[in-house]
Amino acid sequence: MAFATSALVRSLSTSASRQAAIKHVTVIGGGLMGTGITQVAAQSGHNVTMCDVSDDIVQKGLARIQDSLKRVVKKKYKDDPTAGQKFFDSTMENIRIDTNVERVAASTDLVIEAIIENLDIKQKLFSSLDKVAPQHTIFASNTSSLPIKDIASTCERQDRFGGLHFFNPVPVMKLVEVVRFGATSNETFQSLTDFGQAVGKTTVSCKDTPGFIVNRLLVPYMMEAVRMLERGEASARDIDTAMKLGAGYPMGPFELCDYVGLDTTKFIVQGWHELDPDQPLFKPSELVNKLVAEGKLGMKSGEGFYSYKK
Ligand SMILES: C[C@H](O)CC(=O)SCCNC(=O)CCNC(=O)[C@H](O)C(C)(C)COP(=O)(O)OP(=O)(O)OC[C@H]1O[C@@H](n2cnc3c(N)ncnc32)[C@H](O)[C@@H]1OP(=O)(O)O
Ligand SMILES: NC(=O)c1ccc[n+]([C@@H]2O[C@H](COP(=O)([O-])OP(=O)(O)OC[C@H]3O[C@@H](n4cnc5c(N)ncnc54)[C@H](O)[C@@H]3O)[C@@H](O)[C@H]2O)c1
Repeated sequence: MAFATSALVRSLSTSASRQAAIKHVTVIGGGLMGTGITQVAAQSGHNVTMCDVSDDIVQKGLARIQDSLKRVVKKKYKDDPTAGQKFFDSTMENIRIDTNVERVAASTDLVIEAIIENLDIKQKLFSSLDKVAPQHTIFASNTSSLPIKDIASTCERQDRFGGLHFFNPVPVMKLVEVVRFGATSNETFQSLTDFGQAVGKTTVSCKDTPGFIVNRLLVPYMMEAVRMLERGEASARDIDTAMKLGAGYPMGPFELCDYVGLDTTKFIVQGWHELDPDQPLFKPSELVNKLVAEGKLGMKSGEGFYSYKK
């Protein structure tokens, strides 16, 4: 028993010292995912700087965080509005916004990238950050589908690179996939796992395979629903109703495509198709490509398979 207790204390203090190392987090991308990751990191006491390409975007991102945080406060502090206001204020005090990623990364412990799902752009970003970030800084990508190994390939710090895959909406979804590739060190993997747990999520680990666990199963399902629609077998509304009421999913596949973003869905499928052109599950959809070309990206643009215009 004494051994078990001292082992527990040792393991807690090791874990605490690893977590203590990650005090300042830089989140790059102030869109759907970047705002959610910023929020949960700030809620759990980290100092976070959220970066994007323009003032307008980071300001809009900040407003989205405030709206989402109000929902969390309403639920968590329904009987104690004073404590709720304190939680709201202290969380917002932990957040900074910026448009100069190099400046921010020069003094950060962890960079989490949540920008557009494009390998070239992600590689360029990390390559420039690698030159300015301190030695100890860990880099992580929130990519949905791209190999972490490829994103890391332009960086020297291969051992301090991994995947941290959050789910949308980040404040609500309880999972983070922690992804390691061949070069990711055990310390980095452990720090990323500790960080995922420190922000209140359950972590699962996964090798660097296309789509990790969730998307490798979920995206082919969503695309199969789109192919059913394209074949004229059922309407989007009926397929959604069927999967919600018949399979117990909180959203039907078309609602989920709109929620994730049709651009992101398209990039995921396109990337996998290029890796494995003979795999029918990864076949791109003309309908999704058409909607994206028309600027119908789902909820975030006001229209996708459904219209969200008020
Ligand atoms: C592609 C990527 O790589 C990977 C992915 O992310 S795949 C996508 C994964 N996500 C999913 O599958 C989401 C599926 N959908 C759902 O779970 C639910 O529809 C949903 C949680 C989004 C919304 O739930 P729903 O009951 O329809 O709506 P709503 O009542 O507004 O929200 C439920 C609760 O979540 C809270 N909530 C919803 N969105 C929120 C947000 N952005 N911030 C804070 N709280 C939020 C609400 O306040 C509400 O709290 P309550 O239960 O105390 O009232
Ligand atoms: N949407 C989802 O459900 C979901 C879930 C998990 C993971 N992801 C992944 O997270 C990432 C972001 O997805 P999202 O849905 O938040 O996209 P989004 O389109 O909502 O936001 C992306 C943001 O990145 C910004 N950006 C683009 N290039 C940049 C750069 N060089 N520097 C700084 N900011 C830049 C854009 O201005 C935009 O605000 C993608 O890799 C996506 O695959 C998405």
